[in-house]
Amino acid sequence: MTQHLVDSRAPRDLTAFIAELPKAELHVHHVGSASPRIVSELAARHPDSEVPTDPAALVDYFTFTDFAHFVEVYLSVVDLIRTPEDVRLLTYEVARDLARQQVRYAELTITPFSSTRRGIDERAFMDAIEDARKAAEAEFGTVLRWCFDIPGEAGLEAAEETARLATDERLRPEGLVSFGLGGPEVGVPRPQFKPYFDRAIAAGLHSVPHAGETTGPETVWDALTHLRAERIGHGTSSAQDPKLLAHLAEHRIALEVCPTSNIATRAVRTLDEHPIKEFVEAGVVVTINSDDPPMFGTDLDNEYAVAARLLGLDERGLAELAKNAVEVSFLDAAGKARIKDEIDTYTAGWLDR
Ligand SMILES: Nc1ncnc2c1ncn2[C@@H]1O[C@H](CCC(=O)c2cccc(C(=O)O)c2)[C@@H](O)[C@H]1O
Ligand SMILES: [Zn+2]
Repeated sequence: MTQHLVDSRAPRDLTAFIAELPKAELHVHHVGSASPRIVSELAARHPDSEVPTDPAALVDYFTFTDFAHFVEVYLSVVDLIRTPEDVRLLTYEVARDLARQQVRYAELTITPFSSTRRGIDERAFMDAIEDARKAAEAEFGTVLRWCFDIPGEAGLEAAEETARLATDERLRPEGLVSFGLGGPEVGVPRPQFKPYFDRAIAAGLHSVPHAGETTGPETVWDALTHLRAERIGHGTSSAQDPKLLAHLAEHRIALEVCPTSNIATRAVRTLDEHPIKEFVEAGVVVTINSDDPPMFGTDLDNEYAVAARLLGLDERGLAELAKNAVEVSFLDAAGKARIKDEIDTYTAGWLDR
């Protein structure tokens, strides 16, 4: 896994620029953000778990043969989160890791079904994430928002539960802005989730399903048509369909691109074959994200370095990418303006040195 990080490193001066660049992260999973430090702490609380605690062993454990293997390992980490205090710790510590990378705003994808079906009380779950969100904003200055996603493979029972948790006025957390769909795509057609997305959208949530990560462009069309997607998680296979690319560009439907993830799950063979450049050339709004960073041996800074290399970007180009993410985020207009100004001021100062 660390190989991705070493091979993709941008020139040294760009790496330093990226490290301090204010950023927004739009596609990062809650459990998938558990760093070796957080995993060790959780595993110490629950010593019967099969997840290794030694960071070196974790690198091997987080080496995937394919997407199905990734989900299997992912669920073993989900099994480490058993109490509301585990949920709070994970959320708060993930925010600390984001803040270290100058992430000012993040939409964290949370799968509440995975926790409630494992017996965590739903009210206590919501309180735990909200408590961590408020503490993180006050202490680290990072604003968190939530995307609740349906784990597609878990079936319509999971869809129903996720829609209920996202739309019940008594439960719905203040930080919730969007509704998603994750997990495997093969054998999990998107149209069946339409009624659940309809309910979420009617309740004021934005639609951001994963699509075209592990199946073809028809899945992206399904996400647009049936789930009324406003952004697409990955959308990698869109590159195979010029009409789809034109549609995404025309309607400013952004792709949440996570390059290293696509290699780690074997969705794309090598970074050099990643279609990110085709997206940009077709005029599609591209955002750079990290997905499940410790599991993929990456972080958001490294994903920006990868993008700089694949797209041939300089500091200004990287600043534009960072502003894309802010622009298509679900933050309010004043919040967007503040972060974009900060990006501009930082970039101008850097180039004037
Ligand atoms: N790159 C990714 N692409 C897609 N998804 C990704 C990605 N990274 C992380 N995920 C997450 O994986 C979960 C998968 C969980 C799942 O399928 C499942 C199936 C059956 C039972 C249960 C359970 O909890 O009992 C869960 C999704 O909810 C999603 O949030
Ligand atoms: Zn994802």
